[in-house]
Amino acid sequence: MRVLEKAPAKINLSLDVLHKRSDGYHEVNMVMTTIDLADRIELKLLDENKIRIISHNRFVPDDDRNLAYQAAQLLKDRFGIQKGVAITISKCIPVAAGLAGGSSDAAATLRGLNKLWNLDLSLDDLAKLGAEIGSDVSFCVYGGTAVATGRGEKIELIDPPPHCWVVLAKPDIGVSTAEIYRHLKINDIEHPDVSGMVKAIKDQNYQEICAKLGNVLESVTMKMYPEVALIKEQMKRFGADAVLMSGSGPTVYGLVQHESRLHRVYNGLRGFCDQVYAVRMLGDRIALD
Ligand SMILES: C[C@](O)(CO)[C@H](O)COP(=O)(O)OP(=O)(O)OC[C@H]1O[C@@H](n2ccc(N)nc2=O)[C@H](O)[C@@H]1O
Ligand SMILES: Nc1ncnc2c1ncn2[C@@H]1O[C@H](COP(=O)(O)OP(=O)(O)OP(=O)(O)O)[C@@H](O)[C@H]1O
Repeated sequence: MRVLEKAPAKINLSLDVLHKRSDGYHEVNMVMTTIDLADRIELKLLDENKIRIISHNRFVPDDDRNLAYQAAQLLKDRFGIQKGVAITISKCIPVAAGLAGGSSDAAATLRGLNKLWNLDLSLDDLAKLGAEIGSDVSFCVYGGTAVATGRGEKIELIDPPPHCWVVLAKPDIGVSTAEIYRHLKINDIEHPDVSGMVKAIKDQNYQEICAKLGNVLESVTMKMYPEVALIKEQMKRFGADAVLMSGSGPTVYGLVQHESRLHRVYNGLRGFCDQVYAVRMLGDRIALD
């Protein structure tokens, strides 16, 4: 028996940090949404009681460092499962990019094993388990569009934003999320208008969504990696409606409403950057079928 799951990437439309917590994490207030750029996860029952990761991407670990492995191990431990699984990850989301690729693989593994091992857990149960793996995993369990608080694991699902295109450009560097949070100066933060973003989405007001894009980690990553600022400038110059770095970076995305302009932005960026994608905003939550 086998189960296939799609693992979509996320972008942060708004990312604010409120304070540093005593457990070392940062209290965040963010709006996230899934986009139509996804890894594919295939889960197959194994005869032996083992977790095997198969991936042909050299940046993706094939052992217990893999977040999909950790998701399977967590379910095995928590529910005393004596079965094995082969997890094949077909990677399309760039690695260490600020797009939650590993987190989404873990979330898809939780959803898929729930079916393969007949666990009968709800998305809420899976999201709670996901938080034990990483801060972005809970959101990725639901997908769609959400306000995330706490360290990112408290999820309030909201309506999707209006349809538009998202052009993504990833400079040829990987960024450590922990390092970016470490360099954030809490007292120097210019807070984005997160509730304004939520209202703009509720009103389906595309112009206002563009106006409210903001990410407090952007200036931190840009200072360390000037190529991020360069790509942002180029994306604006080629005509994206609004441009922001996602998560801790280094991927920069631009929102584009009209398809006629999409090609100019996409082709323009291709001259600067190897990894450029043009996808649709997804925004709708994932169903447990
Ligand atoms: C930047 C974002 O991607 C925005 O969506 C997330 O905040 C990061 O989510 P993530 O990659 O799933 O993060 P985790 O794997 O939980 O944590 C990685 C490291 O980032 C830092 N971290 C993460 C989340 C958070 N709210 N505060 C933090 O300070 C911690 O040093 C942590 O050790
Ligand atoms: N399934 C996976 N896919 C990709 N990377 C993984 C996976 N599992 C573990 N990793 C490790 O996690 C690191 C971060 O990769 P990932 O692509 O998840 O980062 P990210 O997109 O910046 O995440 P986030 O936006 O949640 O901070 C990689 O360098 C890799 O070693």
